[in-house]
Amino acid sequence: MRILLTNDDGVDAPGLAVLREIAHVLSDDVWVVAPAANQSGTGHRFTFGYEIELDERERRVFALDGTPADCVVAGCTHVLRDKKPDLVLSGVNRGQNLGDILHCSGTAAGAREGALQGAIGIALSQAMDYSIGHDEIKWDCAVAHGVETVRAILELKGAVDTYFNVNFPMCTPEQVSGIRMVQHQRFAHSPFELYPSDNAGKHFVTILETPKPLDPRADFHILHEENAITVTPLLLQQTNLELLERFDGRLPFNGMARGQG
Ligand SMILES: Nc1nc2c(ncn2[C@@H]2O[C@H](COP(=O)(O)O)[C@@H](O)[C@H]2O)c(=O)[nH]1
Repeated sequence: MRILLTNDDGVDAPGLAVLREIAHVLSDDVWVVAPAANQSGTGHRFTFGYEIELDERERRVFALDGTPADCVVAGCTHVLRDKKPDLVLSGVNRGQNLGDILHCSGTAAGAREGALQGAIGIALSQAMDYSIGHDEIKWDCAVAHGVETVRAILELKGAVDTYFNVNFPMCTPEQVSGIRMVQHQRFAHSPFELYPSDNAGKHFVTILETPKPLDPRADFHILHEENAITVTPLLLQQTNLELLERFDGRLPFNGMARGQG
């Protein structure tokens, strides 16, 4: 099985080293194309209109001065053009990626682009307490359970048009209660907000802390309250097919151009 690895914390990030350990248990055909610098929060952005440089750091390890989505495109259509990857793993992210926050996640975008390129795409994030900062993160659960979790997803049959978002809990590996397939937490309002900096007229975009109550069936609750590894199957097809079917794809139309009749 050919595996392409990427992330959004950057090619030198500790989480990518964890991911390489996981991938090398699964296969000996492992390649890395990862951003040269931190791209956290870039979502599925591509670097259109600017030259990007691909730098071969070591055998089968490349750094790209672009986004995670750029990296997966570079991996699938350039570095591995002779034989595209069967599996794209993105992460292991420094911090959880849950709920509607997923829309800004570069880690999720790496997996999503992998699925769009025809591979199985899996994003993996290691939960941490964001209030105490990135230096306190422990990778134990991702290290201990990463291989088993990816293998469990690879065993799923019929997961078409789908990519996966995996989060490892902050507990010890021994405390992990299981691998749970869950829905992502929808918020009543966007978790993103602008807040003023100390400099007049300047602001920051920030992520609001998680509104309560949490849906007991969703990723936030099951990861943090039940110490489970969460796996969320996400569709590439973003159309509300139920609504489309309900209205038979037709909207009222009287045929009169504006100003006529
Ligand atoms: N303060 C919080 N920050 C969060 C939370 N969930 C995610 N994040 C941040 O967003 C990025 C987006 O993901 P990435 O895959 O692009 O890195 C993530 O790394 C965190 O920095 C949260 O619940 N609270």
